[in-house]
Amino acid sequence: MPASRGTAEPFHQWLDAQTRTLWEAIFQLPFLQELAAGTLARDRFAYFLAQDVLYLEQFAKVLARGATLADTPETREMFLRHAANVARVEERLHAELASRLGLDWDAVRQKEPAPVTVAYTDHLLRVAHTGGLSELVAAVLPCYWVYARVGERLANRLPEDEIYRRWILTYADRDFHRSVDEQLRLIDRLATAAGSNERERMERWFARSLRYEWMFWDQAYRDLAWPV
Ligand SMILES: Cc1ncc(CO)c(N)n1
Repeated sequence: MPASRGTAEPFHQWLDAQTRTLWEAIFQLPFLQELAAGTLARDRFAYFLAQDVLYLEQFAKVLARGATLADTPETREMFLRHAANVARVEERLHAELASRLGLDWDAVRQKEPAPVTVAYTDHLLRVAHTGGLSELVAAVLPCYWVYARVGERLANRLPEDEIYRRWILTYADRDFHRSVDEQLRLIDRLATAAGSNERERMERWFARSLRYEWMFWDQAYRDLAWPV
């Protein structure tokens, strides 16, 4: 995939166009199809929820690193706010859903991270600690964008199931979508100033995170465990 693009097109639109097949694969995931229909087995959702708690701990640290690398006061404030929202919105959602599922919260938090959880969070942490701000933003963008698009789609026809409904509505929420728009504007601004090598790395980390988003739901659906 060449990292060239039309002059007028915002970078995020170009990224989107380069990764259509990955997006389509995500929307077709059995995990999401069954979640939307309300038929997803509880143990598959519980697996996802427990792994997502571990994921969010690392994700918040990556956003805090974004604040450290920020090039303007507005960008620093945005990352600090987003990192705080992970605790305020998502970790609270997970605690509530875990309790509704009858899961022991302390046991959930002490679970060992599964293979894809490790791979995905290690990827994010590596980019956050070896790359510049533009690379960090490219790596975290799928975390925002995938959940926003999934939330939007699934909110069109909500399942009866209260737990799945609550999860979907969190990601269909206006506040969450405003955060996504902030990241989209930021990546467009940073890409404008980036050279072609930097833009190539941005595209690579973006596509890699998208693949990991697919794999994260897939590992829950397949109940993936460490083989040895
Ligand atoms: C794996 C994953 N990606 C993105 C989000 C949204 O922040 C989430 N909760 N979990």
